[in-house]
Amino acid sequence: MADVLSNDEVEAQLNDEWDRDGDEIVRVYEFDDYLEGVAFAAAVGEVAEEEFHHPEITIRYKEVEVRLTSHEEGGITEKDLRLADLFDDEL
Ligand SMILES: C[C@H](O)[C@H](O)[C@H]1CNC2=NC(N)=NC(=O)C2=N1
Repeated sequence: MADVLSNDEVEAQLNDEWDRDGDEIVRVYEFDDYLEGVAFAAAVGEVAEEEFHHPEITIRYKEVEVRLTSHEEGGITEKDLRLADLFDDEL
């Protein structure tokens, strides 16, 4: 079971594209059209299933919001930071 990271650890490791929101990290990805965002959300879902660590994904017109937290641990862990990097590789 991964440990919940301290505020300093999250701050130090979170890549610039992501923000912290309480016990979650969040990024809003923007796209040129709706279906591009839908396809991206599906790719994120595939990675999440492979890693068995699942984000909250909100698909909006020309944007997709992805939120990550480690529910079992009750906060942000290395798993969340790792998934964020993997999702960014899908771009
Ligand atoms: C039983 C528990 O739901 C599973 O072990 C996995 C599934 N996906 C998960 N995803 C996230 N974000 N946090 C979890 O704690 C988590 N747990």
